[in-house]
Amino acid sequence: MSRSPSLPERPRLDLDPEMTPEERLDALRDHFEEIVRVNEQLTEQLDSARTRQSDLSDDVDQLERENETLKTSSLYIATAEELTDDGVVVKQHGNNQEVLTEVSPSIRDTLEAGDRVAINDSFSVKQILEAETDSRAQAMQVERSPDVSYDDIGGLEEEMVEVREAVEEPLLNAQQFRDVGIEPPSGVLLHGPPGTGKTMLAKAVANETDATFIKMAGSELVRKFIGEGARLVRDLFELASERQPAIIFIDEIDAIAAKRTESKTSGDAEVQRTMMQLLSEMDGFDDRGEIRIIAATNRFDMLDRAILRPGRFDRLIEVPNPDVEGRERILEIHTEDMNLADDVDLAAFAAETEGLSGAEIASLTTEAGMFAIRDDRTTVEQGDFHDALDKISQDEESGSQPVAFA
Ligand SMILES: Nc1ncnc2c1ncn2[C@@H]1O[C@H](COP(=O)(O)OP(=O)(O)OP(=O)(O)O)[C@@H](O)[C@H]1O
Repeated sequence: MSRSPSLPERPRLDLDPEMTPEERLDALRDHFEEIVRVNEQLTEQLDSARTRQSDLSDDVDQLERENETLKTSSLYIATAEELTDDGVVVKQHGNNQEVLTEVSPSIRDTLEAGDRVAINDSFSVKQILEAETDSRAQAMQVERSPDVSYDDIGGLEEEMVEVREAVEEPLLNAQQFRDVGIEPPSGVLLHGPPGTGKTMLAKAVANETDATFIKMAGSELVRKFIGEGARLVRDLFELASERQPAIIFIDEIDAIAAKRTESKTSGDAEVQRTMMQLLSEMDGFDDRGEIRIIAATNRFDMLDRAILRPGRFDRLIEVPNPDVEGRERILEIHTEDMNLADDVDLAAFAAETEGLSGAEIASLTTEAGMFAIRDDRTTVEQGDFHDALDKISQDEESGSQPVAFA
């Protein structure tokens, strides 16, 4: 580090009592000039110290940001293979790369060979992970026969018929398919804008077939569990097999099944491995019994066509934003438990909500209720719905989030 220049000496005034008045005056003049010079020098130093201080505080800000990013950035999963005097040998999951790395004494004290650990970009061990089941539990949401029924879904009549035919029938009437001698579709892909009821459809089928609903989000798989994606996909199918009848719901499948890009970053390789595992699980799927797969995406255009081949996601069902009847039905469903004033005309209001998704309509009804509460009323009036619509449009314009879904 460069040392800052030392401060100039404070000028001293030495007046000899023997001096003549002229000599004293000269000495005082010299002293004054010296003080002015030192003052200029100090001002200059102060200016450059201020510039330096501002540069340094920029550096601090930058470092703080980097530190924040490092703290929040993804960690990679690895196994501690061997503890040596020189460090720890870790083997990264996914690519099986082995490296000798350092570990802080506090972690080293509790670390044992065989432990699963999280490592950062420079392979340094950041934490020891809990038992194997941890990431499995975190990555998957398991519900025994979820409590969503077809009646809770508004406006997707045709889509519902298709989903039921492709998923429900093979689960409930497997024998019929065998008798006719055809393979039921392996997987169904629901695609359409966000918040249109894709998850609801999958849950309702699981409910109707009394199946376990196992949900996994594609984005989480590759973002949160780097190095674990392929293993988690394997686990997912294994779990479904243990809990059959089961419906595997893979949300945001585009995160693991996007078109291949030219870039060869480790992240891409991880995504590739996860997708290959998914494809191989689906290909070996025939004799797995009562398991069906439903995937969903808002980005159909991004999907790698490999997953749409026969025997994989070969039933594509578009789930669009609701039309006016659909919107009316969704309004009815979400206001069922609300205390509506006599002036409320849901059909007329549905006509005013063109372009809104089911999720947006659901949040609109909650927002209308909030307006009634703010006004100290227990009944919700038509005006509240209009106010809610205005608010939601304004929120959208300003980019803020709508209220929580009902
Ligand atoms: N068709 C619908 N009928 C009734 N409610 C709906 C409908 N679509 C959406 N909703 C409401 O919006 C919420 C979110 O819907 P859901 O999670 O099924 O959408 P999604 O299509 O899976 O969304 P994303 O693509 O963002 O995951 C539901 O819990 C429900 O309250």
